[in-house]
Amino acid sequence: MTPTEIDEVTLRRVLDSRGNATVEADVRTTEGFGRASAPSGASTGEYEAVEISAKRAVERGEEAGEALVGTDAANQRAVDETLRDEDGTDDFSRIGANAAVAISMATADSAADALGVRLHRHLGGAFASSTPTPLGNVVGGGEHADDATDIQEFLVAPTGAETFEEAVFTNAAVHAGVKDVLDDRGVTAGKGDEGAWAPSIDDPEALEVVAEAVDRAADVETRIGLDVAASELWDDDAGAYVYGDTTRDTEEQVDYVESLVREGDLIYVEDPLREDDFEAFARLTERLADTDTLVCGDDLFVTNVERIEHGVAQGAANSVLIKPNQVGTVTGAYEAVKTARDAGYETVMSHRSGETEDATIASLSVGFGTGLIKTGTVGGERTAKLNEVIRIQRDMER
Ligand SMILES: O=C(O)[C@@H](CO)OP(=O)(O)O
Ligand SMILES: [Mg+2]
Repeated sequence: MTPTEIDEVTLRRVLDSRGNATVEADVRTTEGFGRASAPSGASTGEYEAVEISAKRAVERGEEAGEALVGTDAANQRAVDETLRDEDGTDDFSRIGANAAVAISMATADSAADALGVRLHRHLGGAFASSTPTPLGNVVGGGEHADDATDIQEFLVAPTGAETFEEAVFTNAAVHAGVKDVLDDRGVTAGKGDEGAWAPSIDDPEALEVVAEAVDRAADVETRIGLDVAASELWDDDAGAYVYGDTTRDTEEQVDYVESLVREGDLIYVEDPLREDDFEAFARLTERLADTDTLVCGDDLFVTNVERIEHGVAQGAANSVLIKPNQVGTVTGAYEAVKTARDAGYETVMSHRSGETEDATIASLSVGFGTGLIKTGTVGGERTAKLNEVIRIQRDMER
């Protein structure tokens, strides 16, 4: 009997940050215990693994969990293969990507516990030694808030910060700074799903506000990024991206994003084009080749090795967003990171707009060595991840 042999897998419904039901999994091994829960997207990519109702995911996930009893939780690849076999589809639509990712992450957690090592160390080994740069969402709209910006996320990245801790406090200061700038302009704002301010202003003004907040509140060099979430703006009938009264065809969209990047000296632009347009992604990436801007694919790649390989072959984007629940397993997320990295693409570990207090992505980010982590700025379900990376960083310094 090994300390990491799985005894029991239990699932339950718990609340997520939007008040929706999501799935939490507990995995008990001979000498360990692990727990994880599934996040949930609002602007989901068409090619993501499929989330099913939490109730059904609990039932079917528990059945699938029975097949894991007696197997070794430390053998993540074998565990995730068993989950795939039990599911029997290629998109987890039977047991649910939500059940799969919760079980997969809880298994890793239980193995680390049984082995007496931290999760990032269990996953990344002796070379898991760097912390990511946090991308903090400070203004947002799109699918994450009504009557706010068309672009989904206005992000900040403290590229001049020396430590992760300094970086997250910088992001928090900019988030507070945005509120001050909005107050000065007489603009009221609630918060969107990810804790970013959701004012009813247009995208150019939002960029101005964030730039001003950075000037006022950041003590270290801090650059701005965007998640355009362009698939949500695309209108098939119009054959164009629709921003309020303005429409842009694909060529105009490429020009527009290029101008935003150059004028704002942006460090990051995610999903600037719709999820099927690898070709336009490649054109924009080429146009920005003289900059240090990360052109990132989220809905484009959906953490899927085949789609990443397809993009690499065409030169589409130069970085990949990694969302474990888009692929359904820890192994799948690892393979996506590896495929991206082998091609020279940067990687960004990411939360979803619907989250729980689960902090697993913090350990996945450090364990897999992603260059960045996108996980919000404020709010308990966001700070859970940020604070966990701070703890890991402090542990590494000891
Ligand atoms: O588009 C995104 O990158 C995510 C997270 O910010 O949003 P959602 O989880 O709604 O897909
Ligand atoms: Mg996105």
